[in-house]
Amino acid sequence: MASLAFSAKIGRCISPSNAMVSDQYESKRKGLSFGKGIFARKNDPRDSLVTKVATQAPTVIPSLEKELAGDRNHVAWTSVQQERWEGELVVEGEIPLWLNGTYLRNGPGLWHIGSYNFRHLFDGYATLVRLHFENGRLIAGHRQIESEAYKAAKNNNKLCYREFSEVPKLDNFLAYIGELANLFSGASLTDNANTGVVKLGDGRVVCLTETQKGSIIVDPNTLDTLGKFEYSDSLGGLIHSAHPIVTDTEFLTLLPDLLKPGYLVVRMEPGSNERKVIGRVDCRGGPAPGWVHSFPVTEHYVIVPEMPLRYCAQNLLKAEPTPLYKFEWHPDSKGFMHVMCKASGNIVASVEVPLYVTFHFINAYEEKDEDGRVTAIIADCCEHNADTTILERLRLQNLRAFMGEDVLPDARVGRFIIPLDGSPYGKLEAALDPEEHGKGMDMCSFNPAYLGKKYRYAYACGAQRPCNFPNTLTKIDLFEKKAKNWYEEGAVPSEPFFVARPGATEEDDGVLISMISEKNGDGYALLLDGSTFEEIARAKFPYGLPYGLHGCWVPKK
Ligand SMILES: CC(=O)/C=C/C=C(C)/C=C/C1=C(C)CCCC1(C)C
Ligand SMILES: CC(/C=C/C=O)=C\C=C\C=O
Ligand SMILES: [Fe+2]
Repeated sequence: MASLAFSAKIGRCISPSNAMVSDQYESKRKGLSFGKGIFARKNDPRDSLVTKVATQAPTVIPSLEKELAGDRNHVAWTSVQQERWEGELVVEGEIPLWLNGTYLRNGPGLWHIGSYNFRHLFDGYATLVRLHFENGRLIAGHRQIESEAYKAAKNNNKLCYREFSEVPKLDNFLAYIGELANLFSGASLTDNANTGVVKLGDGRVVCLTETQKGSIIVDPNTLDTLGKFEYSDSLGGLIHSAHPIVTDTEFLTLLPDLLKPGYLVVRMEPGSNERKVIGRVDCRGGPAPGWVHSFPVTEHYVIVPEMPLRYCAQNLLKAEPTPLYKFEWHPDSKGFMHVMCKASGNIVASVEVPLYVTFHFINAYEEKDEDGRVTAIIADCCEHNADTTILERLRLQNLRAFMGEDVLPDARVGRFIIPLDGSPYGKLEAALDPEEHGKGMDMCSFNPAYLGKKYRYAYACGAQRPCNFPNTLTKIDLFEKKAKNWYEEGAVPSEPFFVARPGATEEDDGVLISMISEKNGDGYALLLDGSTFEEIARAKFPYGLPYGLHGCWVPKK
């Protein structure tokens, strides 16, 4: 990490390499909304304002539009301006009356401590946004998750835990030795649950990140942080997949083993905090397991990806971020896909596949012959053409510096075909021509009733170029190999989340929910029809929304 200089006057830490960006940001923030950045300084009389909840008309928070109009810092990459807000939104169009429940979206919405700006999109403190739909009305709100990492940063006005790319500054060599011990015990790792949010089969709602300690239970109605989700087993390890597969009957996840490279495949039942091991996959290549941000399942199998972008123990120890952060690209180690039987834990296939880079698997299913025998596994993902550049593109300075150049690396729907006949190789190909979705592809969803089953439609963010980040919503028809795209100039849409209409029989009968950060600094919630992919409603927030990652649906009881 860049060496930090502490300003004696206001007790903030600033990084010389970020100083210019910080200054720009501070001046942007002045006069906006409540006129301060969160953590700006202690004993500021305006501090009391940040925890006020507005339940009246949504105009209570001034919008950022004037200040940011024409500015190159898009509100999507600007920290949320207050800890919490709640209010009813005015709806344009019509919310279907069957849509009753709450959509929650989590993401890293606060990227600074005082005047110190974080580097990477994934570093930000978690902001949970809520859209509560009831009888055609929409109550919205957001709240910061009270992780230990966030509270410590607020109390000490400095970074206290290791985030995705940020590492706390240490005062001396002794502190460095202590820090090494803290790293091995996990004490210095963040619990900033900023990646996603899931509803367990027992109704508990848990925010997650890649560290196991960053599993935090929240109240879906008040967005209160209720406490840590403590895993009661003794499986240990410090990290897990950020995207468990969660259904009403189970919670499946992968625990990478950095010491003896491999993965534990584990399962947890609703009502329990105890994960039980289904089986173990040993890595076939490289010095460490591949990064498993997500993984897919079919009806009977868990698919364990072994990506050539691997965790790197040395990089974990470094104070300065390396080009690939806590990871390393090992093309020589090759890429693999392993298939484990969910019932027995046996590995039924382990194949070498072409090199690949993905954060997000979409879905997977079992391909059968005429006699109903499973011949292959099909697993789809948002694939970045085996190019790790996307991680660098997600640095905040790159996201904020968009000047109209077309710098978003190409991506596609990568389709793995994994034979189950003992062949040593699997295939990876584009499921459709990537031009259909502007060669941008990430942040995906599908109808959850089709989890693990042959499915036709995937929804994701695509690209209308030139752009530096996915800027469209796209509906992919995997049978016809066509896409329908939604685009609005300057908009940064978050992951389109599919909610099925109760009683639906068609796979695409439902709506997509997304939240849009606009070029003029505003933001709105958007509903698209799942079938036509046309807008059916939008509702403007009284303030611009920062970008967010993944969401979940909590149906009305
Ligand atoms: C927001 C997102 O998609 C990913 C967040 C990833 C995080 C916070 C990763 C954190 C990690 C550490 C703090 C140390 C151990 C490695 C690793 C899991 C990458
Ligand atoms: C936002 C993102 C990639 C966008 C690129 O096209 C990845 C997010 C990963 C974590 O959830
Ligand atoms: Fe993710």
